[in-house]
Amino acid sequence: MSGPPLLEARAATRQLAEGVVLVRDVSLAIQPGEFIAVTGPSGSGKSSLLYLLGLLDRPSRGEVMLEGRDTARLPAAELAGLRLAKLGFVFQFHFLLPEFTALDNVLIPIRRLGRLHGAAARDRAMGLLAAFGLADAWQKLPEQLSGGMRQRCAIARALANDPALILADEPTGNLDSANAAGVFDIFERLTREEGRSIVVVTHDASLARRATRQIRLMDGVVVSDQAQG
Ligand SMILES: Nc1ncnc2c1ncn2[C@@H]1O[C@H](COP(=O)(O)OP(=O)(O)OP(=O)(O)O)[C@@H](O)[C@H]1O
Repeated sequence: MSGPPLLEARAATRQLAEGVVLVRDVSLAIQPGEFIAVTGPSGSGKSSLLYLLGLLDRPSRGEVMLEGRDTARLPAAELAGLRLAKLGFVFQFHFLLPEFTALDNVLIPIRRLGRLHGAAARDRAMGLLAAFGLADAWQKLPEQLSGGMRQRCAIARALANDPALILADEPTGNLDSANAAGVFDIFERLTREEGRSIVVVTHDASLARRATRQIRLMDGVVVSDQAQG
């Protein structure tokens, strides 16, 4: 018998106090290895949905389940621990810590989780940097990296704790087309070869077509959710 989905939203609605609905009645399940693009016009609720799925925000109604557990029932500290261990985030702006080297930026979440220490933690971080073409840049500060390198460093950081699911909000929004395609090459590899799941918000229709499933939002509602070849 197969287990529960990795992540599941059940009739999740996110409403602001003033009655503004950001996301309405969204139900979807994410399985391991899925590469999901979330598309839709500006203001349609893509980021809001990603925050719900990333457990950065809570639904006003409905549930978000991680590996079959209702996340609303988890104490805040446990939720933060699960996010750190199971989820990785990539945003449009890299949000690397400017005063830390590329290596330290990847090491910080590893140390925070506390499963790996000393040389093992460092080896993991260096391995991730090397996998994304940053082996020689480990001592550099974010400002000394190119835009593409910074985003690859942010992806390395997102993978620091070996997450099952990566959530990316317009990760190519600041990149030229070659670097943008490079980020999607990485996402393809992470899903196909490593079995991770990725949910990526993108405005770019040609990049969205590279995902294995596309979810389209309009006014906070899922208007289509389709597998694509
Ligand atoms: N805290 C808030 N207060 C008021 N309105 C908000 C708030 N957060 C989001 N919104 C509104 O909710 C709607 C959905 O926003 P969201 O950022 O999720 O959309 P999006 O599809 O990601 O947009 P974009 O493509 O422009 O980034 C928008 O109309 C936005 O202006």
